[in-house]
Amino acid sequence: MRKQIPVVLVAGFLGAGKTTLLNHLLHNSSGARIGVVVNDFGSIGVDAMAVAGQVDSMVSLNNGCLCCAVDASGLDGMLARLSGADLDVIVIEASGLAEPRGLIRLLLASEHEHIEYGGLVEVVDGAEFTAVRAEHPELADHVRLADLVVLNKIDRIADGVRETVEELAQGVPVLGVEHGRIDPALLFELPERREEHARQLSFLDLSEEDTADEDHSRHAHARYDSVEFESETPLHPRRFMEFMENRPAGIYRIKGDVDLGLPGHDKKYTVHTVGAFLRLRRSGWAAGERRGTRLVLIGAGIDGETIGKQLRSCEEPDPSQVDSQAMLPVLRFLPEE
Ligand SMILES: Nc1nc2c(ncn2[C@@H]2O[C@H](COP(=O)(O)OP(=O)(O)OP(=O)(O)O)[C@@H](O)[C@H]2O)c(=O)[nH]1
Repeated sequence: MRKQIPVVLVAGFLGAGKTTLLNHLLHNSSGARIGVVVNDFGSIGVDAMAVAGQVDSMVSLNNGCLCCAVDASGLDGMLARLSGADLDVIVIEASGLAEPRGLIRLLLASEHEHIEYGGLVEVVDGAEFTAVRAEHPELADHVRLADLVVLNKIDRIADGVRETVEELAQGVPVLGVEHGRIDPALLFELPERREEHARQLSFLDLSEEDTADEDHSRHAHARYDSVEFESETPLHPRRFMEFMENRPAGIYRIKGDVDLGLPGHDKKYTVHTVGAFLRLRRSGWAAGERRGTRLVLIGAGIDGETIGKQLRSCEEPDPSQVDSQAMLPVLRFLPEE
């Protein structure tokens, strides 16, 4: 089965740093192929993309505003073009005033079988926050709607802004960064190997600035911690979903496979979260694949011991005793099959 390509929305008001963030993703993609939908090619260096052989994976908008440029079928057309390429992710940069709610609705309504909604990243201008909020009170709604808030320009952030944004975010993770430097792995799966494309010039190859500093990619990202959890004991579906729906603060991303072990539901459940966004997929265990749960949780200031204990308490050694009703919270997050 062909994989589905996650579509990540990057929204934010004028000048917040969306293009800067997108550029950072493109320069630090570790071989991931990123399709982009942008309003203005100029700012991300389309010439470099053409040289890198990625220009086929780009779609421009003629009237410059994503919110009014597309209805569901228009968006599908764009995504259809992009999904024809072998991409790991599609990033849509929503223009300054685009209403993210409408875009999310469009994406969720999209009937394109090869794409799936991958979450909303709201870029907030830490330097101009107070002025932007005064002019656009809807900023608060956008922050709440986001799956991950990137609080950009922390080099110029004013006192109290971080606290205010965290308060507005109401539990949505807020990641403070400079120049949009977030780790791409927070937003999408990085390919483990990509031999056939490895020799194609990447953005990194094309950028003298980056290649001049070999440590660049290691230092480029905001700091984060990663916690791994493994268990051979199945997890109780309801307890596990309670954990997932009340994830400890600071976790930006969870990925991995879960074994629930219930009779009739003994498939592999693949989990993917970006901030508050949660997606589950169900597939069969491959022949010879070791059953069990393997999760990686990524975040800032997270407490591995507590997370480990919380997940451990989801273990259920005798899943045959679990009422099948306990699967309901899981089924809610599965796509129709
Ligand atoms: N000091 C500082 N400046 C930044 C940072 N991130 C971006 N900028 C600058 O802020 C300006 C706006 O950044 P863009 O990435 O173009 O912002 P945008 O959200 O794409 O802007 P629009 O497309 O106009 O909505 C540029 O001049 C960036 O160089 C940062 O972390 N710190």
